Amino acid sequence: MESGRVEAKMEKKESGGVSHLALDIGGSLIKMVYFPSNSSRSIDDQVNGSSKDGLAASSDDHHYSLLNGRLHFFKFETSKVDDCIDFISSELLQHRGARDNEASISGKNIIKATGGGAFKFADLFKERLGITLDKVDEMDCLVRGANFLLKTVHHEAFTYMNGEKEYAQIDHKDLYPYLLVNIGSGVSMIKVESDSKFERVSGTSVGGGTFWGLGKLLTKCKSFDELLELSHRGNNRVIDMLVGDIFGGLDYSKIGLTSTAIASSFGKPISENKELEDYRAEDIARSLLRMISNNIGQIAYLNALRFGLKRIFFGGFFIRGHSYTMDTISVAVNFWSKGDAKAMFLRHEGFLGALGAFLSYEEHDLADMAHHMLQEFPQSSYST
Ligand SMILES: Nc1ncnc2c1ncn2[C@@H]1O[C@H](COP(=O)(O)OP(=O)(O)O)[C@@H](O)[C@H]1O
Ligand SMILES: CC(C)(COP(=O)(O)O)[C@@H](O)C(=O)NCCC(=O)O
Repeated sequence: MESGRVEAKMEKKESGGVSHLALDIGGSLIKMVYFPSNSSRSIDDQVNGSSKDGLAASSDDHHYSLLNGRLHFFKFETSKVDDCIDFISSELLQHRGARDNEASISGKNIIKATGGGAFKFADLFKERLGITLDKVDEMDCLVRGANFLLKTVHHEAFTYMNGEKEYAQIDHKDLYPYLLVNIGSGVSMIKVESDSKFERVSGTSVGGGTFWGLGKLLTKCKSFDELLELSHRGNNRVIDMLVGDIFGGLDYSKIGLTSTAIASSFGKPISENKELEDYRAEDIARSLLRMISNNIGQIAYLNALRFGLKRIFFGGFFIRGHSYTMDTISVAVNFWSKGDAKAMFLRHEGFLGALGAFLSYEEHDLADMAHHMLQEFPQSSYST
């Protein structure tokens, strides 16, 4: 019996295990947030610093973690869902019943899960781990995660312009309304009006999956990080058709376009007798990143304008704290709004949904616990 396999693993080790675990299984990545049950110290001990070395990064590039019993954040590629299941099985499902709150996972074998994969992989989790995925709506989770972070984590949101990061002071009483733009595989835009009132007002299929998918085909990169790294070194002007290319080096000042503005993304090759191989992968990656970031920034602004929203928060793993991505989005919002609207980014960008699912466990102390942990270690998802 499959669940027997889980029991065997649970009994394998004397320590370890997990009390609350939540998953966000998206089109590209599985995000996991959990609280390990192997810390015997109280939350106060942890927060008040009995272990200041607790913030630690794993050398494994697909996870970030806060060690010593604090909130752990991991990610896996969705195409490697078996790795995620193996990880839960071998690392987390241990030590049955030592503490009451372990019932959430090891007793009842139910975990909160959001994202399309909570539906797609429900049978697989049941079959391989004996675990039932308790599905929580993706938009609910994104909003819950974002509201929680913006209200409780000091320096969660920041602006980014010309390489300068500036932390935003968010007045809790003045948080709403705002536009939440989650750039995952695709993009969702959600107008958030209060803790419980929100509406998904728009979206676009040209998102992080488009960047990674097209980038993989055009540059033969083997990983997302490699593609981002390439884009660092590229020059988009080799690929994009600029206003100056069309106007013989001149600005089109009557409509506010400088000669260096992009007139047509990826437009340059149409007038050059070159093959794909004649272009540098770096330049292609740069143009692609710019095209997609700029487009999302523009659509986000138009939606903010539609509803009179001044603040736009961008989340999702597409961003990856990458300076060029954030700069491009900020410039787009600034340009189209004539400086009226602001793009802001979140330190826990990719974990909004997973955190929202984690917070949907109906235990009051869970939000407090997460609050303390993230207050003390807000850098958690940026430690690698
Ligand atoms: N290690 C990675 N592997 C694949 N995609 C990544 C990685 N890091 C960042 N990304 C980007 O993040 C996007 C997924 O973001 P995410 O918020 O996790 O969305 P989803 O819920 O759709 O998986 C990918 O489409 C890609 O653009
Ligand atoms: C369908 C989705 C909500 C799934 O979320 P994801 O896995 O991309 O994070 C998202 O991909 C999306 O909003 N796509 C854009 C679809 C559209 O509005 O055209």
